[in-house]
Amino acid sequence: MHVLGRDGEGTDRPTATLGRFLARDGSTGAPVELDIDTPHAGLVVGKRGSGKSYTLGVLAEALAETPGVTPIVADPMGAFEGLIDDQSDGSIGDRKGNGSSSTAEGGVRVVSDPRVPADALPPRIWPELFGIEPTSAAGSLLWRVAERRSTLAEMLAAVDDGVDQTVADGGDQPVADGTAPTVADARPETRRAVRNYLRLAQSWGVFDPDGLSSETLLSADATVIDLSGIPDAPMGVLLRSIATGLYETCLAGRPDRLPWLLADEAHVAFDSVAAPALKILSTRGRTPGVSFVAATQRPGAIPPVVVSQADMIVAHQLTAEDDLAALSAASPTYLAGDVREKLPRTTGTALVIDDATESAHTVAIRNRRTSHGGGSPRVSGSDGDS
Ligand SMILES: Nc1ncnc2c1ncn2[C@@H]1O[C@H](COP(=O)(O)OP(=O)(O)OP(=O)(O)O)[C@@H](O)[C@H]1O
Repeated sequence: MHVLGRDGEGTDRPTATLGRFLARDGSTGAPVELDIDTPHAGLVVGKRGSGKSYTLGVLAEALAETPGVTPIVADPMGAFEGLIDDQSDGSIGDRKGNGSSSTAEGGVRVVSDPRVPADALPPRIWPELFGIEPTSAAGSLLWRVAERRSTLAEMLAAVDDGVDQTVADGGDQPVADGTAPTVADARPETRRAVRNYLRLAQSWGVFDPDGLSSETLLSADATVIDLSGIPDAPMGVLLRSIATGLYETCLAGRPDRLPWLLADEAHVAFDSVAAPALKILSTRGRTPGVSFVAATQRPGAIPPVVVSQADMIVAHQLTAEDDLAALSAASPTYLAGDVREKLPRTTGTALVIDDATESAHTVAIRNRRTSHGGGSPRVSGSDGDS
């Protein structure tokens, strides 16, 4: 058995079947297995329609079926709901809310309305969330309010009431010259600005004191977090909170299931407040047991350290020069020649670059067992095409 991602044999350790080796003449060979016994940092790249989400789904299916691990799929395109179709007995999905109320052990869960507690976001991140300087009057006030209040409702009330003596106790944020020491002392326009920012945050509908916890996520066989329709800023909030929560939970003690965070369209997340948390998972997540797999059509738009730290790269077809350059720059020396010439040209095939065995193979990705929700809509074949 060929297992990528581990350097020794051992048939009794869990693997995920990725597909079959693909020869130059197009014939398929032996099955290709990926190690899922130990934590990994992976990267799935490819241009639009090359099969990234499908490949991520293949991995998620295998993880969902394996005791001791649990995939948590961040799904910005709503392409992974099909995972719930045929997994387990298919009856355990929690499609209703933030998942926090579900205490069901096991099962595949789709969280269609993800929310997280406001205090999962560190106070210093609040100004960044709205693109304002933490040392500006509004940024400083926002930081202070977030530092002293744990829910969005409490933060809004503090600004609305304008009375918040506790903020005068100080915090660790930089304070601009002339910044008011309390909410009550803040200029009306500063309070108005902060109130508007907080109301915008409220309108996103992603904050809830009883929002998703890592315990809830770790109790399922698999979780799909449906992020479709959620703007980039709140999507970043959700991913940051989830990534940090999983990392900290694993640091505090090994959970029964080790989490695999699978993030589709990851270049969007890396352009949000989630970026530092995802970088930590890429670089340090394996030690406490958190695996992270980022899928992106734009490897050139994600931090180079995330590409270079990946111990497993599944590369589908790529054509944009900066994306090819990013992949080439991170390509290991054992990949003789230029990665560009080795990339497959058909959907559903990939070059798998594996650090553990220091090898690269062309692989025909296996068919999904559950339905795949990706792919572009077509006019032909629709009801209107008659
Ligand atoms: N291994 C495969 N076997 C069969 N069909 C596949 C395979 N990989 C991809 N496809 C099909 O190709 C189409 C595109 O795949 P997918 O949605 O995974 O692309 P993508 O790279 O994620 O695209 P995007 O960047 O637009 O999200 C889909 O219709 C999918 O069903």
